[in-house]
Amino acid sequence: MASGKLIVLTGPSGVGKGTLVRSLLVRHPELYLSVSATTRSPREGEIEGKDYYFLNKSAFETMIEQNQLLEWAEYAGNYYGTPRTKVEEKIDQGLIVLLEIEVVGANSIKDSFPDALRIFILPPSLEELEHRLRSRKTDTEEAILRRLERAKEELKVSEEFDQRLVNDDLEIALQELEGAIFSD
Ligand SMILES: Nc1ncnc2c1ncn2[C@@H]1O[C@H](COP(=O)(O)OP(=O)(O)OP(=O)(O)O)[C@@H](O)[C@H]1O
Ligand SMILES: Nc1nc2c(ncn2[C@@H]2O[C@H](COP(=O)(O)O)[C@@H](O)[C@H]2O)c(=O)[nH]1
Repeated sequence: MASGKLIVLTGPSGVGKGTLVRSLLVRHPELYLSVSATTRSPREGEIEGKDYYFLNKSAFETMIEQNQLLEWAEYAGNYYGTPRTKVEEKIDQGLIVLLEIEVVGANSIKDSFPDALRIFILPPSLEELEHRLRSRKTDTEEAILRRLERAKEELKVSEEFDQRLVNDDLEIALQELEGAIFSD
């Protein structure tokens, strides 16, 4: 049977991963985006099973214990993780599967999926990252500062990833991403 591939998009919160992925899916509806599980509370407008599977801490810990997650990490006081079954199923069906996840989990994917292509998205600057986090208006001041602190640590390890691209001009970043995903 044909075997697909796993593409991992990572980078600091607010860099534009979700924005890039949404545009990619419009242009390439054949791509499959994995839906993560999280213990974070839903934001306004977020839909269960579409944006995330929203779980309580105990349900998430059961998934960890039962090895149901391909990777997971703690981020800003909550758990986030990739349910394993669907990803493996779609790759076996020959599809290109996208994960949009934070940096620790993205790094750990190389152990379970050594062939995954791990792409780190960089902001043009820390100032622009802060501006994007603020203009999104989804997080409290405390959450924004927490995410910015974490971003400084995350940016230090960007060179450990297979590819890096700067999301400055969205269209240029999208074209670079398409090049990385559809090469070979
Ligand atoms: N190239 C760009 N130029 C200017 N603004 C951008 C660009 N890409 C994304 N943005 C804006 O930056 C904000 C953050 O983007 P987005 O929510 O996609 O980030 P993210 O990396 O997915 O964050 P998180 O990891 O928290 O989900 C949004 O308001 C989005 O519209
Ligand atoms: N390691 C994982 N990180 C994930 C996963 N799903 C999302 N994320 C990342 O968490 C942060 C915060 O997300 P937010 O929705 O609260 O803004 C962000 O960087 C996401 O990319 C996952 O399954 N595993």
